[in-house]
Amino acid sequence: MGNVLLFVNKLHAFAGIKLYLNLFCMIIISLLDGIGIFLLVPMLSLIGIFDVHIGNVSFISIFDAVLRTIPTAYQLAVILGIFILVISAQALLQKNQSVLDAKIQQGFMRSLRLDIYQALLRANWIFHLKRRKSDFQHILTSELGRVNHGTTLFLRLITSMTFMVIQIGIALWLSVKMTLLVLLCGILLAFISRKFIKYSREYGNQTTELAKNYYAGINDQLNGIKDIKSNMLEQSHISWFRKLNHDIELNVVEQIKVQSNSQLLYKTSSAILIGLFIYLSLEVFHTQAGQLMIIIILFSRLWPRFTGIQSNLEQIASTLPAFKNLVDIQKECESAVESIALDRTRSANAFRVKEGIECRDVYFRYERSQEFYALKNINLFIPANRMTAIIGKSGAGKSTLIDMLMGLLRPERGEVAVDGLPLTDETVLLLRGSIGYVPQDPFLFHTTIRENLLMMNPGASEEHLWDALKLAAADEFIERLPLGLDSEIGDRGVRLSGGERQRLILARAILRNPSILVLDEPTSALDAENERRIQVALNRLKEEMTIIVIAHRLSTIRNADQVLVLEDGRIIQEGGYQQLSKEMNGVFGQLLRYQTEMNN
Ligand SMILES: Nc1ncnc2c1ncn2[C@@H]1O[C@H](COP(=O)(O)OP(=O)(O)OP(=O)(O)O)[C@@H](O)[C@H]1O
Repeated sequence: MGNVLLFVNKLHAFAGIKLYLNLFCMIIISLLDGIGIFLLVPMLSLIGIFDVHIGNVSFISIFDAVLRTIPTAYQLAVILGIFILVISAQALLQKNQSVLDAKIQQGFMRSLRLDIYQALLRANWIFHLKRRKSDFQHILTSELGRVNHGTTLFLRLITSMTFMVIQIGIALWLSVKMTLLVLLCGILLAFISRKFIKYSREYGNQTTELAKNYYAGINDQLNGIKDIKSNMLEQSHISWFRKLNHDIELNVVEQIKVQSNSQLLYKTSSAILIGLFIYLSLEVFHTQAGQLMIIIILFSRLWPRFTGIQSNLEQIASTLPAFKNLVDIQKECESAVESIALDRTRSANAFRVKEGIECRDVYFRYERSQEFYALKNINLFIPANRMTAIIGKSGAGKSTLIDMLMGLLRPERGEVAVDGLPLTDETVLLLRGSIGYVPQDPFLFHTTIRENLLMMNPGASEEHLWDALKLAAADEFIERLPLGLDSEIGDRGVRLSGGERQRLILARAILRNPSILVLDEPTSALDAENERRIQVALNRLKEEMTIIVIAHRLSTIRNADQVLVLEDGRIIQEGGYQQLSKEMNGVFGQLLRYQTEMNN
């Protein structure tokens, strides 16, 4: 029930007055509908086409009096004219109401989609580390689709209910006893049908879980397709896929069974009820034939509304879990929101680091509930316009430290400062606006090389692009491509080699002219010749940028001004490259010896 109220509140907050306008249109449409159809019979009877006794139904008596002032020859034309007028007005209003309905619904979906997407982008890095990406894809596509369907059903439900209330009003006017009898039966049936709504909600929950697993599985498997093929894992993955699809099929069939069972109940009971109703009207209440005819027409239109409302409620119940999922993820994002003003542009925030970045007694844990610290007692200073290298064994904490220096992670204890300013919501923004980041697993968009570059700096000239490519040692391979900068690079840059992708990403970062250039393993996929070119490039860049680089290959950082050696989350050695290489017993010296032996 809480979720229904939340949904109604959100819809109301979005649509406001439009929702009432929509409701008002519906009331007028249903009144016109009632008048158009239900007056046809008594009107025709008035002019003697049907010999039905209307009795003392007051509004028809008034109509009768007005009609008698018109010459008999024109009565039929006037009656049919009014009928056509009423139905046309209703159709016109219906047309506008449908458009208004669509505007409310689509606008509501747009606002939900935007809210969730913004919340996702505003959530901090820790939140993203803990969640499956496929869950977000699932929510932004399939779950939003279900909520969209739920909104259509909800608006349809309001229409049906409005129609029903008005038609009940007209029916009460015609016969209180008969109407109350039918209403009582309707309420009884709705009470019996509660279990159908409960089952629908349960199957809706199952749909959410199944769809979540479907998205996660598909995502993982398509990302790992090379592993699957090279390790011949196709059969086990196909079995998983088959089983999940079987469950999805069962879930849908079960939902349809619930809905068709409830429809069966409603249809059979309506036949029984109408039979009983006619019998009671004629034999017990001795209702006049004219009134009985009006009531039969009225209820033949009213009863399907009951059935429709029941079916709507069941379908809404099955889509509610999707809405709950959406609300839950939004709440989670909001509780992990970064309070920095993301709506500001990067250029508005860019600044140049003058002195450097400092960490004072920094401690960090990914899970506060566990004792393990990924960073412990980190004290360091990264001087501006110098190259600082971070090295250490796998799992030593290098990436965590880089994320801390970029302001993506915040220390649990201690503090990070830029040019002496401790990182706050405002200074994090300054810091991020001045960073160019080259990740270990570079991401490129499925478009041309030129567009991939221009995404980072839309105003860059051709000369500017080639300068950046030369600096990153990416110019030669691009020159060799038949379409040069206009070559398409495929999904995530699949048409380029790992090394080519890495150099292109480096060029892209350089193109932004960042104050701080952060590189996570920039040469891991390069041969000796290209590694040397990157070394030269970094050497040149460090005069105007602060370079922070993680490298497993120590040859890459030969020109580093400062090397930080990490082990188990602590800095265990620091100093210049040459100085550390002379400390033969230190971890750096050992690593250096090991790598030199490997290369010989
Ligand atoms: N998202 C996470 N949640 C929990 N623990 C994590 C997470 N990311 C890293 N860790 C843990 O923190 C420690 C440091 O990891 P980190 O990725 O910083 O190491 P690294 O030196 O960069 O390793 P590599 O060279 O293999 O990339 C490791 O023990 C790792 O298991």
